[in-house]
Amino acid sequence: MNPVVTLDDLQVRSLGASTLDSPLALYVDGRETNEYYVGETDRILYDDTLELIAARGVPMEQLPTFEAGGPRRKIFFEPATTRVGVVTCGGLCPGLNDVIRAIVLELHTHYGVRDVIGFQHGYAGIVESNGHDVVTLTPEYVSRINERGGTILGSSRGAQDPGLVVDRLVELGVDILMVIGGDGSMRGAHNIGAEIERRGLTIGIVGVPKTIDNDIPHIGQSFGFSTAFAKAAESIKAARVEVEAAVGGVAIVKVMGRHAGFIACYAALANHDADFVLIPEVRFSLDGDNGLLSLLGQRVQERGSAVIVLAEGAGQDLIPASDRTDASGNAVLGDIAGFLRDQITKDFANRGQALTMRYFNPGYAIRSVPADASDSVYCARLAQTAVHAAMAGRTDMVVGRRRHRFVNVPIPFVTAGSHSVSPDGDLWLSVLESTAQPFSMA
Ligand SMILES: Nc1ncnc2c1ncn2[C@@H]1O[C@H](COP(=O)(O)OP(=O)(O)OP(=O)(O)O)[C@@H](O)[C@H]1O
Ligand SMILES: O=P(O)(O)OC[C@H]1O[C@](O)(CO)[C@@H](O)[C@@H]1O
Repeated sequence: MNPVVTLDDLQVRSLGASTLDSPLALYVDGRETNEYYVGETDRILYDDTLELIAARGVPMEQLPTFEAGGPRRKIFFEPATTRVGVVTCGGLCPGLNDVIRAIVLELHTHYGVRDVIGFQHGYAGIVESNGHDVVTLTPEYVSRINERGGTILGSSRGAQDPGLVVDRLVELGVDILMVIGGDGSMRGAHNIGAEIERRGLTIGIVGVPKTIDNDIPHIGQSFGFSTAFAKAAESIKAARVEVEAAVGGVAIVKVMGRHAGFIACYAALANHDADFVLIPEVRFSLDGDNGLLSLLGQRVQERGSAVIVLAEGAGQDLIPASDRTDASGNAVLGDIAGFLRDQITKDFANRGQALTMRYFNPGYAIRSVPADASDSVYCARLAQTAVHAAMAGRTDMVVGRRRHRFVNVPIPFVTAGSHSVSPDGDLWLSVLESTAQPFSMA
């Protein structure tokens, strides 16, 4: 297997040849190298799952291969004259401010880029007619923002015309747009990139993927997820305390997770206080011997109490589908927690079993906290990787960490599918299989 691959193999778009000397030496895996496109690639990273992959008949050539993240010996943008814009879009997530801070500091300290601006309230803030001022991001301005949750730039959902976004980037002289957002934001970034290409402009678009749901494929664990599930575990612990003090105590702890139950699963595993974990990936029924109601009744009878951890997207097939969408077109989920509370209350009453119902909905409290120490470091490293890629002229890509390696991933890979909990524990294959026709972007 040849670890050296070309940019074409990696499918990372570049704005043009990098010709300027970088202020940083190029190191890949700790050794200096002259190769631009050195591949410690995902083909290599998949080595230890090769047998499994072969068993499923996935040819090696079809496995994704990504460019190693890191500084390049030659860069595309002249630091002294480069203007960088930063925007945060979608729902909050621990670590957004860490990423903003590290982008500014990396640009300033290692590349000498002095001109960094922030757009307020997502893509809406780029389009001038929405009336949001831009913010000048200096090292002083961002120095302690990591201590606060949320994003100092604000965020938003809702469609913006890519043509108007590009008009404003041109008007402001932005050379690189760094987008911190989820899958929707990355679809938006790809469209903006396409409009830039159509006009023949050299504006780079580089993303740092964000989601507390941890459901973006090919990037490894998303930043803030670890902080989020640790915070969720606190609510589960509180629920345990409440139900144990009550007669017939049952608690439902609802956590976020539209399509993926990672927060629910990891928070439940963190300290074993949960009796039932309901996630979108696993269907469950209410009735019958193996239905939730019967099992819950038995559990409370045997142990005196029970805690249910509920991902918001679980059990949607049990309730009428909502036809509502949010401003970005994401489906608004039905109220599974309210439905379960009603059903459990009725069922316990029918059987004459004592019940004290407690309901915890910590969703916003979980995602609005600052990143913990481990996530903070991760955010900083992702941001640095994104800056290296952007200064080298890469575009239409996001950064990720696959099995301890930082990589540059073309946006279409992360928007083509989603990453979800594999109930069989077959994580690698679930990532592969969830990606819709996948590994060639031709
Ligand atoms: N399919 C799409 N094409 C273009 N732009 C999109 C698309 N989907 C979403 N966007 C834009 O990206 C921004 C954020 O999208 P969205 O609200 O879906 O959040 P997200 O980035 O997916 O984050 P979260 O994980 O919190 O939902 C919005 O301004 C939205 O209009
Ligand atoms: O209330 P908001 O801001 O629309 O966000 C809610 C959604 O955002 C997420 O946190 C991320 O997609 C989901 O888990 C959740 O459903």
